[in-house]
Amino acid sequence: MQISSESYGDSSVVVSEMHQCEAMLLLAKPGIVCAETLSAFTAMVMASSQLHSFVLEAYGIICIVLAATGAAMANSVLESNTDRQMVRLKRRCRALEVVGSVKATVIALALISSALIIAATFVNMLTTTLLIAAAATYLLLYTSWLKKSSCWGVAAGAIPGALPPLIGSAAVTGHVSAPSLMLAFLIFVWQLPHFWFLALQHLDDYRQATIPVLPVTHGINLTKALSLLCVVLLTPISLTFYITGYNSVEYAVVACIVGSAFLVICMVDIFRLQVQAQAYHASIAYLAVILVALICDCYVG
Ligand code: HEM
Ligand SMILES: CC(C)=CCC/C(C)=C/CC/C(C)=C/COP(=O)(O)OP(=O)(O)O
Repeated sequence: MQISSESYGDSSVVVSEMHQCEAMLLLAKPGIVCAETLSAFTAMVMASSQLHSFVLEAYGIICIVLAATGAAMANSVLESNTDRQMVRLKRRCRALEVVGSVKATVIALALISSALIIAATFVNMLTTTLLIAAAATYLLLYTSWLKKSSCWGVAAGAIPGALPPLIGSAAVTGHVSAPSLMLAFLIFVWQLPHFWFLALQHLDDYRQATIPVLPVTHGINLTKALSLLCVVLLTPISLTFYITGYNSVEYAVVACIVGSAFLVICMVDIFRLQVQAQAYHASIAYLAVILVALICDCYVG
């Protein structure tokens, strides 16, 4: 970086800064952070639609974004050795070289600490505790231990993935609401096929990095069968919001349509010899539609 700025003058400084920003963004996994934030926001809207909670909502969102970004960056540092062996993660490894492990670690810790300080000072202790639980289960239980030692590590990764709705609810109400628990359960189940579709697609990568994902340890057919089972379960789970009276029949219709569409796409993709990207992309689209439907239903209903 320094060489380029000395050799090419001021304009190259801008270029190197751009590289740093892009690299930081890659390490921070913005797609996952956005989805996590949307799931927390959905729970906030469902827990309390009163205007006076706007400030707590804002603090809650800030805490989730900071903690999830910090956790993602820390994960990128902790996993650099295995990431280096995966074709899918070439750009992330390059990003870590550009930023540097020490700087990335300092930024990650600063982001997580800021989230905890803001939560403890301006929100409440339940939110702070849940944020600590999310960061600890992601970085210690999943990243540093179970991801590399068991194919069921995905269930450990699904814990921090499912916690943001609880964090959102805790931030605006001070407690964990029933709809936030239902949403956390929906996301927990959703994550399994979401990850297995990706693992099926990048099987050679995971084998090369010796990460024991389900299709590597128990075969492709069992993975496909369990993924399909989870996708089938998603529609009844998503309907619990309607059955328990939290959401309208219009929401229930949307949940049935999007659940059926997801299932059809998965079946088409799964019965191919080699799973392609459709089921994985459909998983992201499915969750996005369900979350937006829940939010719209709360505002309209
Ligand atoms: C067990 C838990 C989970 C695992 C193992 C997992 C794994 C992954 C992986 C490996 C990717 C690919 C990232 C990349 O290509 O850089 C991904 C992408 C994604 N995941 Fe997950 N995920 C999990 C949970 C979640 C949760 C809880 C959410 C949201 C609430 C989520 C939302 C997304 C989104 C939106 C993307 C696309 C990101 C992008 O393309 O930038 N994931 N996930
Ligand atoms: C509020 C807070 C601290 C939330 C943390 C939640 C969080 C970032 C959850 C991510 C879930 C997850 C296991 C993602 C990717 O897996 P991976 O790391 O195995 O993906 P990779 O193969 O791309 O590294």
